[in-house]
Amino acid sequence: MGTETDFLLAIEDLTVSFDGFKAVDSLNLYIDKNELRVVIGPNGAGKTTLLDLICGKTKASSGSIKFKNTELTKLSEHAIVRTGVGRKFQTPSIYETLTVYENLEVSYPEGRGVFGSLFFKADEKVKETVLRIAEEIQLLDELDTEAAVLSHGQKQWLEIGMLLMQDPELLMLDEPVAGMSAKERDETAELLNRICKNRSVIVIEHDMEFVKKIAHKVTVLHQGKILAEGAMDKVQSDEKVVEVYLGH
Ligand SMILES: Nc1ncnc2c1ncn2[C@@H]1O[C@H](COP(=O)(O)OP(=O)(O)OP(=O)(O)O)[C@@H](O)[C@H]1O
Repeated sequence: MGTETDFLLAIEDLTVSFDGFKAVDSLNLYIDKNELRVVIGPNGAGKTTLLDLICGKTKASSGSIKFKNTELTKLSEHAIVRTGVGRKFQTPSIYETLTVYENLEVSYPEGRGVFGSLFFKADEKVKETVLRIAEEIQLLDELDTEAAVLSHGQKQWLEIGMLLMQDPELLMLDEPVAGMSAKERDETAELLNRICKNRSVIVIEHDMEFVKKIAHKVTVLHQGKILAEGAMDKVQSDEKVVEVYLGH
């Protein structure tokens, strides 16, 4: 039994040990609805492990992760996806030989059966969704393009689009602008600012110029614990943060 929370995501006392080493250590983290949170911190701080814990890829040693008041630590990865959590990994997992349209289409969640015999309606709904998402990720002009020939940035956007097809209420992105050009970074910032209008987003990122453009709040992790948290300018001028991370 726990108390009900208004936070979309409420993480309390979360710990994971690998052979006695605590990669995440008694962590408390609260994410609002429609919040875009950026998690920063030095290498090995536990950032990726935190996302692994939320999406169920890694099991917690102790503590609680409540998403819409549902306890996630007891659920399988698939069950967690079905509650509305989407995760993008650093390496894209798009289908290179399929077109942009097809990549989005195959990402439409299962359960088209709910339309019963109205297959035509179901197909229309899928098409409508594909077009809406393609526009959001700025690939409307590339619908028939084979994914293999897209630019690096476009591939990353396509993968974000594939996640958006499932309409997750929480989207988690691990270093989304790594390897992108300056222009692609700007466009990705705009994309994320649009996306978080109707969902929450957690981004792990090292590029501080990019972080400034997107973060509502920043959480600084260090040795599995929160070193600082708050608005970007406050965190940036925090002496502890400068010492362990930004000063390097
Ligand atoms: N499955 C695992 N088994 C053992 N140790 C692990 C495992 N996963 C992560 N770790 C360790 O936990 C620590 C935190 O790793 P994590 O990848 O979460 O850091 P990070 O903040 O994402 O770093 P980076 O910025 O380099 O990606 C590291 O010391 C790592 O070696």
